[in-house]
Amino acid sequence: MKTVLTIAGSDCSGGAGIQADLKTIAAHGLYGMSAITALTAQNTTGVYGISETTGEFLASQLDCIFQDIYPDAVKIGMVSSRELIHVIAEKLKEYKAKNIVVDPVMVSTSGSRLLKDDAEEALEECLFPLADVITPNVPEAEVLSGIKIREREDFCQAAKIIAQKTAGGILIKGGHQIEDANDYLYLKGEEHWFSGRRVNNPNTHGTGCTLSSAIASNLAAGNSLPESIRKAKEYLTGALEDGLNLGAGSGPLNHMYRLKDLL
Ligand SMILES: Nc1ncnc2c1ncn2[C@@H]1O[C@H](COP(=O)(O)OP(=O)(O)O)[C@@H](O)[C@H]1O
Ligand SMILES: Cc1ncc(COP(=O)(O)O)c(N)n1
Repeated sequence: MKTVLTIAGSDCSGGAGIQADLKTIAAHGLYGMSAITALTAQNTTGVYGISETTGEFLASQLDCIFQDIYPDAVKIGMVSSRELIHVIAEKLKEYKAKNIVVDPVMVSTSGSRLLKDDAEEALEECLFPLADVITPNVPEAEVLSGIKIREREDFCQAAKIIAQKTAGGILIKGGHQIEDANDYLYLKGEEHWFSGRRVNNPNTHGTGCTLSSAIASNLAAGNSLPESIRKAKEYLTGALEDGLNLGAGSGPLNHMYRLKDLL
């Protein structure tokens, strides 16, 4: 069985972070493992607390995983501090990790900052060079490139600037656009657009986590990067279209929508 590791924060309400990743990996029929960077106290209405793990303990989790069940792909989500980013980069190099998806989580859907100021630079310097693909949303791509993204051409221009930091692909997600949900991949000088059906559902807690772990799952299964993104987007759109409505705020997706017939 193919295996996928997620290195991310825990969302106790189950909609984003580690919990969304493990549900996504399981829904793809793969074996999921997790190294937790932080506990968060959050729900659909907001993030109310963050308790980070130590660098030493994160290193220990990664040693346990890589020395026993080697992952076929690795997804990295919320890593809020410089120290933890350095630990991850060192361990990924030490164990020659492959199929690395970096989701540069900066701000939650509910508006809370999930990355300390000094960590942004470390993310770009230490993790981007190791990534097979990085998956910023539009606001994150604006921060990383320093330009505003409004028109189609802006996606390309921003990606080219971010590409100076990585040899992998740059997937700029269009979920924050008003009219459509098209995502843009810049990969080794080539452009790919992935057109998405915009779903009229305000419950989008965890869409970014779900997409990146679905991409990692598809890479682990042996798909090319563009094919992995196409399949991941199809999975995500279905989970959103299912119309689950939990909690008082922006609710989670239904990861098990393809299994409904079993019940
Ligand atoms: N309302 C929506 N309808 C369809 N797809 C969406 C919608 N909102 C987000 N997406 C898709 O979800 C994925 C994650 O995008 P986005 O929400 O922009 O990321 P993040 O959670 O990091 O902010 C992308 O593939 C995006 O196109
Ligand atoms: C632990 C954790 N990781 C990531 C996110 C971002 O997810 P989203 O932007 O979909 O709220 C989150 N809210 N919590």
